[in-house]
Amino acid sequence: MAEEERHCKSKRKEGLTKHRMSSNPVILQSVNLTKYVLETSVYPREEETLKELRKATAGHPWGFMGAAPDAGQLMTLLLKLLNAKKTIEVGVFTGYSLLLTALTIPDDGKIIALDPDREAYEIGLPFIKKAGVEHKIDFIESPALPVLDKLLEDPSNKESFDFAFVDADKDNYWNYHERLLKLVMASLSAGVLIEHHLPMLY
Ligand SMILES: C[S@@+](CC[C@H](N)C(=O)[O-])C[C@H]1O[C@@H](n2cnc3c(N)ncnc32)[C@H](O)[C@@H]1O
Repeated sequence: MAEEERHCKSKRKEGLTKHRMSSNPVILQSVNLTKYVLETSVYPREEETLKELRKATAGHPWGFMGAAPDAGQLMTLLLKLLNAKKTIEVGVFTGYSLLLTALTIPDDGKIIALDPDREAYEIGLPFIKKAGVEHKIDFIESPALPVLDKLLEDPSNKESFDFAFVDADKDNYWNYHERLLKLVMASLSAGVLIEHHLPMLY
């Protein structure tokens, strides 16, 4: 199957998964309760450029793929607890999780961000620039696997990342898992690997 075709197939699958997620709340089993939590706790804490990026993404035909702000705030908490400085993200889309990571890590922190879809990244880029965090981001327009393999060829990259976030094509999660485990620090207190929506595989 051609790479582009595979990419589209993965996007359609992503869409179905997210649609199921949004119509079937998993943790809070009530739409009204979810709305209440978002309005009283999550949105008031959401940084302004993140809010703007989320609203710009809502107009995109695949806008539902954007990371949810409540999940984002949990991720911010983990990044802070770890004092994460060097991170890697697989699956950027318009960059909600990327921007929140860039806002959270220190000024000299670095994020390697991998996605074959530059067009979507460019929707979020003005908000990344407005937030003044573009210098922390190395966006690589590519499917993630070859880049992860390339990173692993250099021994200095092994166990050098504090944090990895995967939110991409589910068929490759095991491949990402194997490689990222080698790139993220071995100690549980030093490194975290998060695989978004992993349970939806089963
Ligand atoms: C659910 S979206 C990511 C959402 C994003 N984390 C956010 O905060 O809005 C999934 C992304 O995975 C990307 N993707 C699909 N196949 C990929 C691959 N092989 N390598 C890297 N990214 C891929 C898609 O282009 C899409 O942008």
